[in-house]
Amino acid sequence: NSRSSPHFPSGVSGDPLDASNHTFDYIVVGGGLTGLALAGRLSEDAGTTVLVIEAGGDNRKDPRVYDVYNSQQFYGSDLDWSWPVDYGKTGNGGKTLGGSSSINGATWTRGAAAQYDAWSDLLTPGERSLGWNWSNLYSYMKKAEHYHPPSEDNRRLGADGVTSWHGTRGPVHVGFPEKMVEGSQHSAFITAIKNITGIPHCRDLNGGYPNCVAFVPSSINPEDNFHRSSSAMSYLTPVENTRKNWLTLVNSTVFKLVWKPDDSKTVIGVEFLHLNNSSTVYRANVRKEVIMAAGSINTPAILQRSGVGDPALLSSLGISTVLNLPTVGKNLQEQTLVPIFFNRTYEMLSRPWSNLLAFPNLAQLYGKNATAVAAEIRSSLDSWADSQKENALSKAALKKIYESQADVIIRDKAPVFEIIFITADYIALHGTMSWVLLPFSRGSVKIKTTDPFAKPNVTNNFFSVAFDTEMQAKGAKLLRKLFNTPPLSNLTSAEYYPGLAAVPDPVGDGGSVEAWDPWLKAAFSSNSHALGTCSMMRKDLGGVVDGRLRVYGAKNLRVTDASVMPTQVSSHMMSTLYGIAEKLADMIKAGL
Ligand SMILES: Cc1cc2nc3c(=O)[nH]c(=O)nc-3n(C[C@H](O)[C@H](O)[C@H](O)COP(=O)(O)OP(=O)(O)OC[C@H]3O[C@@H](n4cnc5c(N)ncnc54)[C@H](O)[C@@H]3O)c2cc1C
Repeated sequence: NSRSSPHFPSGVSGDPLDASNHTFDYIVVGGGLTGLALAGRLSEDAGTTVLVIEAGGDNRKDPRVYDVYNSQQFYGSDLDWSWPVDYGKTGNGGKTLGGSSSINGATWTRGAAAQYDAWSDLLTPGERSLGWNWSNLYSYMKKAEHYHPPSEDNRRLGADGVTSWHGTRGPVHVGFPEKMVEGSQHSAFITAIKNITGIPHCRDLNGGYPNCVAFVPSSINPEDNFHRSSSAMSYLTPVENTRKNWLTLVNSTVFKLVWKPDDSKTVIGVEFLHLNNSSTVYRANVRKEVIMAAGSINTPAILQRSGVGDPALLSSLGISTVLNLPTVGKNLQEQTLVPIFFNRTYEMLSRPWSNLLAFPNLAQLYGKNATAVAAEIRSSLDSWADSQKENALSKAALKKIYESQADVIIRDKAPVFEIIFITADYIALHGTMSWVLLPFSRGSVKIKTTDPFAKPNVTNNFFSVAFDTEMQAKGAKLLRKLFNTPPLSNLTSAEYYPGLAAVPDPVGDGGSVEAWDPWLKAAFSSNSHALGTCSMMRKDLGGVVDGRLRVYGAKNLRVTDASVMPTQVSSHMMSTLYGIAEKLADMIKAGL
């Protein structure tokens, strides 16, 4: 019994023997955003032993990790999972302690209240009291958060915030950069977008109503040189030397779960390998539960290797089915990130950084055509569900999910498009990164072999519902208009990317959807917001986990990472995911 051992290993270790053949109360698979948040909370009880197994290394002292401004260096590096995906693109994810929270863009936002409430509608009536709604999840998002209001200088340069909309005593530091951008371009962006869409400028969009244009904070720590506040720095670093019941094993790839050799569907351990190439298989044993936190791409892959998934896929690879759950890896939802840039007419200081975002809803994006577009959405759900059913449980199940998504868009007026204003100091451009927030296209993750180091097939089916392409083109047209509208136009010269040669605009309406289509499909990147591959939904809708995040049919197996989110919310992911991990920790502690 590891608890009675005076030499129970704790802290961060790279030695597989520290976990091999030991028994832990909980094993968390993946030491990323949700994995470390969950383990941090579970290990608060000194009588509970927790093992986290992380494939990547401990890179907390690497400037590519702690300096958010340098996070671009992560792409394609040893810290990046770099999954090949459809359209010849790459899916990115952090392969390091803290997972993607250690390498991401650090933008801190939350979705619209109605979107979280809609998750409850996808559960059984009996599970609706579990609190998968805005008010309950918001309390957990706040529990994770240590907000630092903007400084005087931040305020001078446009930042604002409503402190009561944030948590102030949690582990994840959230604040504004030390130096923000000087000049009038940000206020020009706000004025121009307000004038052409009617979107309001709000003080803070983290209170459940993100349908506005606002400066947003980042997961950085003003008390630590404005360095990144990842899940590793926030949940692990402060306690790693004192919490003797928590071991985090790095450089160790989980291969598969070990099932009890009876029919009880009980997980008794986890098999893992050291580094990226070894063939020695180690095993750690679990007393209570295993919680999957390997992210939206690798969690379904590990489950499939463990016999949890679609029997047709599993048997084709010689894997016996332990749990027949055909939607493991399905319902994958990912967004399409599109850069549009213009030459700018002003100078910029080096290294300032401001995060100014706009989240228009359908009416603000489409203007007078919005009513017709809403009707088009409603009347198309049946055919879209038919076209995407291979990546869901069935057409009927997907149609129900789409109806909920359409309600959120049309009835609740949730933002449908995100625009980030970018001014770069290294090149004389300004412009935007933008994406469709709530795509209808659905994809899948499927293992190709039983090799633990082989990357799965990730097919997002980007743009496979033509409406997703149309909306991305509509957004691009709006951006052309925006940069040609005063006062932003006074700071802008010619369009740089794509440019009128690549996407012509003969009648001055921003260009046709047909003209944008091929360029968008060549220029976009995968937006690193993948989710849904082990969705928390009723089984008849294609859910993989229930409202307690338990894998259907398994005795002691849960999932806490982004794969449980059944639909996108109009936001970046982090705050929501910390909330999910915090909530699950409380459920487990309460014996739920
Ligand atoms: C480039 C990029 C930019 C982003 N920008 C933002 C942003 O600005 N704001 C925002 O809110 N969100 C952003 N996100 C999204 C956000 O970071 C992720 O959604 C979030 O981190 C997902 O949390 P997770 O726990 O599901 O997975 P992760 O945080 O990715 O953690 C999964 C962990 O599991 C490990 N793992 C995987 N397979 C195995 C295995 N077989 N064995 C052991 N360990 C394994 C991984 O190495 C990783 O550490 C970004 C993501 C990326 C990739």
